[in-house]
Amino acid sequence: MNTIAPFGRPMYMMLKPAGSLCNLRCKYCYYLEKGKLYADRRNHVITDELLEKFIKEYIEAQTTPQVLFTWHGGETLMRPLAFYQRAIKLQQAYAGGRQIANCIQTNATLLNDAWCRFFKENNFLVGVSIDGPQEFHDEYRKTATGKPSFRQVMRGIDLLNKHGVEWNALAVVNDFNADYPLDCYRFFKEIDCHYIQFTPIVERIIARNDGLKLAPGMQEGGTIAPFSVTPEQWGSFLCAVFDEWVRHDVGDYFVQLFDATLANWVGVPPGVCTMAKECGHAGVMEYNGDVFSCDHFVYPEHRLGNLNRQTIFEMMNSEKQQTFAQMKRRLLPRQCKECRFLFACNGECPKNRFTRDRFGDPGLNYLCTGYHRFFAHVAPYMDFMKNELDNQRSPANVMNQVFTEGSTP
Ligand SMILES: C[S@@+](CC[C@H](N)C(=O)[O-])C[C@H]1O[C@@H](n2cnc3c(N)ncnc32)[C@H](O)[C@@H]1O
Ligand code: SF4
Ligand code: SF4
Ligand code: SF4
Repeated sequence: MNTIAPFGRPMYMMLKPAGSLCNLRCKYCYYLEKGKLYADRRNHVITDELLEKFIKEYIEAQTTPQVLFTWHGGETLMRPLAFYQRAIKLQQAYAGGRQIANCIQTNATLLNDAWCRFFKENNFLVGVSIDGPQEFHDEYRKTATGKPSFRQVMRGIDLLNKHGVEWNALAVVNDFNADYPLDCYRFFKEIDCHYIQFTPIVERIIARNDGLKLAPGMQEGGTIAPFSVTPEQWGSFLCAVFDEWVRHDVGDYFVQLFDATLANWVGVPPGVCTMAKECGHAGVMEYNGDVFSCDHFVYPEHRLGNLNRQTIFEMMNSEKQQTFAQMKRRLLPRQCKECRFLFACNGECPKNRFTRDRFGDPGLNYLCTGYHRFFAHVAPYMDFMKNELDNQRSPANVMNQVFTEGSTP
């Protein structure tokens, strides 16, 4: 099964068909403020002409028979169903024998029967943002008028289930829910969600002259935003969820970071950019054709060009994008280079790398101590699962084992 943000090679381009427009105002959202980049324009939605150009070129730019479209936002359902129906027709018209797949990320509050029917008929994978049980979700995921959104999200999930639409959950881990790892994880099991992606919230407030308030990664400075998870919280959260998962849920529930960690342990691509050695093969296109290096680097200084003037191939293979892609590995600080878990962590996402390491080198991940604790904690289990896989046995056998930290099976 795909996840919403696999971004293993080859080349991907997320599309923002309604820019940063959204019916919610989640307090921690990194994307809402991107509308300020286009403050002088009125309509922040992609035109029919540009959509057609994108679909045609995106398909042609692929080097594999499969083509994955990722619809993202802002809120993707701020565009009408007719927009996506047209997109499907265009995909079919330009497919040229390739297999087309679609995934869409949504806050799920605007779902109805018609949307779900459409997703089912066209085989969409739907990523639903939900931050755990009601009290955690509603802490930050509110409407423009400050109303909670949990009930609407659950209504949306019920509709997806009713129509048999494939969906998975994206949950951010912030300063609040981070202290309740088991409540969060068990909630997803209770609602029968078998694919879960936990993403840490790490944002900094900084002064910029383009209207944006959140700082880009790899650049020092700014103040940690209060909704961010601390490195200690992140480490504890991951260890607690892992302990439950490794005893009861291996092979049944899939937590993206655990799968990626095992992949790196075994030596196969982790399937998620944050844990890969290099990244930069997943760009993002804004509603007006502007293309950026990554969804978390939508800043003027990381703009690669515009689809009206350059091709997708040119932008994604440009020197600027190659430099971005290599940055993750090239700018690793000494502490990472000497770390025994470098093979598993790879410094994680450059977005979160803005602190100094113990040698004074820049580019250390803010969450380093949390990740280090997590990798040390899971190492014996990962060793065991690797051994099972090496011997053509199921890694799920790990559920019968008991290890203490640092022990080797
Ligand atoms: C920006 S939203 C866009 C799609 C849609 N509106 C939604 O909420 O699913 C994509 C994902 O990013 C997550 N997200 C928002 N702000 C974040 C941040 N500061 N750091 C990490 N993830 C964040 C959201 O919770 C959501 O799962
Ligand atoms: S629903 Fe998505 S785009 Fe909208 S504010 Fe929340 S995280 Fe941001
Ligand atoms: S910067 Fe982070 S999110 Fe963007 S592609 Fe690289 S690892 Fe992935
Ligand atoms: S755990 Fe810390 S030191 Fe080790 S690779 Fe990750 S960020 Fe670098």
